[in-house]
Amino acid sequence: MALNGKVATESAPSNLNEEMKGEYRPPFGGSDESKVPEDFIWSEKFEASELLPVLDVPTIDLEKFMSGDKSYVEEATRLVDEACRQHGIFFVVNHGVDIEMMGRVHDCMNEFFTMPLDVKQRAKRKVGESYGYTNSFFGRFASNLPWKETFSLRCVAAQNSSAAHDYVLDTLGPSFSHHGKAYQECGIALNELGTKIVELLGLSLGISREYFKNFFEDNDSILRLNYYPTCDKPEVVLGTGPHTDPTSVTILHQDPVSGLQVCSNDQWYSIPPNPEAFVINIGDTFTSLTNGIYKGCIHRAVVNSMNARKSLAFFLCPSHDKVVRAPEELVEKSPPRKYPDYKWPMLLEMTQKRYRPDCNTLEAFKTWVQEGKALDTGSTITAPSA
Ligand SMILES: C=C1C[C@]23C[C@H]1CC[C@H]2[C@]1(C)CCC[C@@](C)(C(=O)O)[C@H]1[C@@H]3C(=O)O
Ligand SMILES: O=C(O)CCC(=O)C(=O)O
Ligand SMILES: [Fe+2]
Repeated sequence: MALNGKVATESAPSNLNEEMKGEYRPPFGGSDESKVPEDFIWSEKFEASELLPVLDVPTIDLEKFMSGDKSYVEEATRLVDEACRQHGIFFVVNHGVDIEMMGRVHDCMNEFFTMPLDVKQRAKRKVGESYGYTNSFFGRFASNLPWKETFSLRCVAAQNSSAAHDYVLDTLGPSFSHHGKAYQECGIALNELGTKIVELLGLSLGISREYFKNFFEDNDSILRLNYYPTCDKPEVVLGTGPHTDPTSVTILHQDPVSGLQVCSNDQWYSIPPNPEAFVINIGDTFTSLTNGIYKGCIHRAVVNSMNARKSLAFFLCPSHDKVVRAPEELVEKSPPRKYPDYKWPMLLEMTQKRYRPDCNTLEAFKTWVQEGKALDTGSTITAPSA
């Protein structure tokens, strides 16, 4: 199975006229609803089946873990360690996030994504930026377009930051204030959950509980709302192609419609939805923080012909001035040092402007840095040292 191919160019597709760029096209409003436009069709090597074996993923009871029960802490850290070395994904339950609040967020998502295009476009994400609304990315990628719409918001750790709410008000207007409040509340809750997750990860790696808690204390994260419309030919498209998240740790909430799939040992598996649980994925930045000990989770999302699907991802990201560098203890466990030191905006910039995130983003980033390309941007970067 080919997983590592770079799947699209970064330039705008040449077969689109200016009017089409940024517009929503069939089956999202065109005349022939049953015909999938060519630039949404993924080649056979990416063939997406809905019927796959279910991956055996550990479920961690966070309340029990936080209570400090010694034998449970040992069991939870062992399970997480095993999962993150193997495929980079696990579930958490009893996580302290109010599920009714998540329900309100999903209601807002339903309301938002079913609004007319011109309303959603008020929050249009500009090429090269990380926040706002976008559909299909056809101003950004030339082929293998994702069958989805997304709305991304900035979530900074400071409790009093109202970045998400302010953004919704500024772009969509006061009639969306309840959306802004719901997304803001959700971002704060997922930030708190993120703190518990990185404590768990610190312990499972055999370093202190505080190490990553301190590192991500002032995180500058992204809350992303994903909406996957139905498709008459779901087997030829992908909601999201195979990739690892370039971010550090992803907290994902799925609605009851299935679609998430994960690759482990070159084999694709499904991850059934459980709205009571959160899915935790390791991303590239956490892989570099562990010197490669924890694997970035290779995943994708398929769509179906019956039900539109929603998911919500909180991408935990370091603050923009933090240097991403694995601690010596972890380098000693798995020498030599494998990644250059960098700041998150460098990797973000590469994925927004120069490289489409796929299963190979971190290696591409390493090469990009080693070739000195990253130096053009003015950010600090240093070569890896053993
Ligand atoms: C910083 C980010 C870029 C993406 C959103 C967040 C974290 C995950 C990235 C993404 C989801 C990886 C798959 C491809 C992508 C283009 C997408 O399908 O949305 C990526 C996001 C993006 O670049 O907008
Ligand atoms: O929708 C999903 O289940 C996965 C979404 C995803 O991978 C992403 O937003 O990065
Ligand atoms: Fe992802």
